[in-house]
Amino acid sequence: MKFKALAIDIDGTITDMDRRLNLRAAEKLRALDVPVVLATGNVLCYARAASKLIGVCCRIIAENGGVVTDGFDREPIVSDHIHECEEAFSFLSQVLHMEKLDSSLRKTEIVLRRDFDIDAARALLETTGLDVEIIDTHFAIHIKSRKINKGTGIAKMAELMGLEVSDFVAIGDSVNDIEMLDAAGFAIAVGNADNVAKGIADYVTSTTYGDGTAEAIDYLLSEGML
Ligand SMILES: O=C(O)COP(=O)(O)O
Ligand SMILES: [Mg+2]
Repeated sequence: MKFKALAIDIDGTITDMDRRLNLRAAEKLRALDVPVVLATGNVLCYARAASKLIGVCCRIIAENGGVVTDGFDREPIVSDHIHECEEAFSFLSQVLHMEKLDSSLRKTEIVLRRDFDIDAARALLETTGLDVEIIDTHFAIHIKSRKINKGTGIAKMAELMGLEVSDFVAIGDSVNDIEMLDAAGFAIAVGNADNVAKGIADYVTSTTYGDGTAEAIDYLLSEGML
């Protein structure tokens, strides 16, 4: 089966564990004939700059699906779930010390410094009835709406591009990629991915991080899938 687009995670999938870009993966992405969508938990301006520098500008799913844009100078579609996340943050921070990161740039969810007890925070959150979750991608801890994820993001992007979600191959590494991997027509997890991401993937690379993505692209091209 030939797919029409590729949606790919950033941290841990085209970078190493220190978030340094894998140049081989970047070159292979740039050389593809199909559109490449960057799908990330990072904020829009970060992902936009990354897509420009990689040379796959500028279809972006940012903030774990909260922000979606299909062009460099397009107004992004921004979900309005920040209020629930703020409510959760105010409740939790009465009990636990919590510090927001990059909050002036983040429009739809909250990222926290890794210096609090996540299990305690999750247990407290359960008592609120808010439709909000705390996820840890290994790169950042997010308070986010359960209604928004990279799966809803890829659905929105498919609509903007006039494609079906099943037209996409998706590649990722972590819990925040699950819904996107689940929705895509073909799902790939890089070798360093969480077991839950590997579990739903159609293909798991033998190599890790950006080398895994380079391997995945070689595989897709050799099978005539892209
Ligand atoms: O923002 C994060 O937590 C991780 O970013 P990613 O989705 O690009 O891996
Ligand atoms: Mg990742």
